[in-house]
Amino acid sequence: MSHSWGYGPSNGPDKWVEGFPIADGPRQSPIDIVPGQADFDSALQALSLKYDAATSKSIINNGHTFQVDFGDDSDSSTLTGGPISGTYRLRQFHFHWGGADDRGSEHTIAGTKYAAELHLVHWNTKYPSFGDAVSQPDGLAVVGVFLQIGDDNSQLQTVVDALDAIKGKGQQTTFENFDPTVLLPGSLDYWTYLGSLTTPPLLESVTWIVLKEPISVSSGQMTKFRSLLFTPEGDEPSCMMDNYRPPQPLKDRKVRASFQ
Ligand SMILES: O=C(O)Cc1ccc(OCc2ccccc2)cc1
Ligand SMILES: [Zn+2]
Repeated sequence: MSHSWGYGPSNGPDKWVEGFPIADGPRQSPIDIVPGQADFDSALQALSLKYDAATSKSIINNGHTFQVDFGDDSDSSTLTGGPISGTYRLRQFHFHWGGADDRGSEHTIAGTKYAAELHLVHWNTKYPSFGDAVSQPDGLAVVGVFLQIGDDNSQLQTVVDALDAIKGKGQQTTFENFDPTVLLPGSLDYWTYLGSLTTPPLLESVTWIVLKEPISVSSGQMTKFRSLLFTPEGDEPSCMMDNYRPPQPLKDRKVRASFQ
């Protein structure tokens, strides 16, 4: 792809296959999750998410989303249990959202779209680094959390308040002492399946763990997400919204449920 990928008519999800042929691969993400077709697996363990607020470092606008990066040189913030074996370290979290409250999530539930989706990205410590893990079939585990329009989410407000400082692509600022546990819903019931990054390079290295229970976000908070720019300050401004990939073919995969 001569120009860089994005979410517009000329460089969006339908065009990614030109630069990244794996876009048509056997285990692409996201998918539409149909609860009635998911298999309850009693062998699935409970998720164990243990995060240390001291590992949060910075928040950045990378031109595709905004992302909070974590220090990952020790096992301070980890994911264990669930469908995975071993220990995965938290690397970053980011969101995908729509241009209106009726769309924005990447995974859908029997066709239902949520307003946004949070991705908590973890990498398998059997590999030396995130960069090594990202190309391995068991390299990453991403916890997906749906955001449903409702009351203001006071826990999310800390993140929302930081967005003014990173309006343009490439801007970042410190973002310390944040424990992402506060962004999790009450229930950790989940669906799980083998998939991929949902952005280029679309590597098929992700064990997806999608929580059944959404968290709330208000319409006003979503408006602030949409005030970010895909473009650097000074360029013709393009508001950051609809930065989601639509569901991809399930192909030869089963979705398992941790709950009945
Ligand atoms: O959460 C998702 O959308 C999946 C996802 C997970 C990790 C990710 O990292 C970006 C990245 C990929 C390869 C190399 C460097 C950075 C990009 C997407
Ligand atoms: Zn994502």
